[in-house]
Amino acid sequence: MTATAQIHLFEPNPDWLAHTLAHAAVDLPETKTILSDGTCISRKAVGVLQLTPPPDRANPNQEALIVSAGIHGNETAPIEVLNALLSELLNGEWQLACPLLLILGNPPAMVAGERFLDVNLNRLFNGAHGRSEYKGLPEAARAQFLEETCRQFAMAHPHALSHYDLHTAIRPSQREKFALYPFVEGRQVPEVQCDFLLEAEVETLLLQHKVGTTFSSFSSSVLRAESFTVELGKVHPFGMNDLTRFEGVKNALRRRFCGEPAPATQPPFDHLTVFEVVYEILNTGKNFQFHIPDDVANFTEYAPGTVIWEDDDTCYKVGEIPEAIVFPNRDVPVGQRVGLLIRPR
Ligand SMILES: O=C(O)CCC(=O)N[C@@H](CCC(=O)O)C(=O)O
Ligand SMILES: [Zn+2]
Repeated sequence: MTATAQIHLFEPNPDWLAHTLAHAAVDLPETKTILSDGTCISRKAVGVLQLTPPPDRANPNQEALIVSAGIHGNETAPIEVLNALLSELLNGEWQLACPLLLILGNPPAMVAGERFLDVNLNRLFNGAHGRSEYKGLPEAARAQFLEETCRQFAMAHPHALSHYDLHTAIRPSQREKFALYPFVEGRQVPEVQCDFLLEAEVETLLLQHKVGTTFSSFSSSVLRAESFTVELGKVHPFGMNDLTRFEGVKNALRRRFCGEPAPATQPPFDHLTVFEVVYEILNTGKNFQFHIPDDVANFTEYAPGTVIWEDDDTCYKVGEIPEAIVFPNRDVPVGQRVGLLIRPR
């Protein structure tokens, strides 16, 4: 069964990742294949697969899932994890219980080993791809396509929808794995999602303070999904990842794909530490100076009074309570995020 499916979908490449890299710049028509157990796999575009279990199969968790990786092309470990999970399914190692959309976000950037080519794909969602400055850019077209594909998936599957957008970070981190929960007015993180993060060995959660233009902000605001950006470690090139560090998320995702019940939380992953974003540092372009060193780790804390950034008009100092930095990156265009300042909740 499985060899036929593999050949039909990814021919002449050995697997989904190889196919995606080999066809990164190509527009392929939608193609479908049915596994011998009745699961339908539709390749909606290069790097985008919609998987539908046969209609008579139970979906015990009554859910639909979107799982994305490679929104940043150089964040390879989560891409390798999704590719390995799909290969297991195609090899008949387990059966799919729930509708699933698997996405490798930016194939041309994956080939180049870069975060992005023209513009950061993860700043183009929630309609930002339509701004005039992004007109004609392939990343804008990809964001629009991904939004539309997710919208159709959400409409076709009126189950509880979750979206996990998997990333790895540029800097080292005092907390290796952490998730960001996009801001939606009045929303609280469901307990079942906290337990899933712990199951995936993600022990830290950051609550965003405003709606953004990330993929997870789009899926939570527009599709009303329970969405998370999940940071799983540090950026490394393909083949250079220690995949043993990603077993937690791999096992947890496989459990959801199979429709198995959630296990009880277990030490040492039994406690989620929650932070909230208190301030988003933007490159103002007005002689903007960022006073955090380039090599500082995520979650490094700064004492009250520390000057974090300044420009012609503003000098931002940490207030009375210490603040920690996440995603420091001075190398971003004017108007974009240079870092997040956070505090424990
Ligand atoms: O390490 C970094 O500086 C960036 C890692 C990364 O790509 N993070 C995401 C977070 C998205 C979110 O805020 O939900 C990003 O910057 O796009
Ligand atoms: Zn990323």
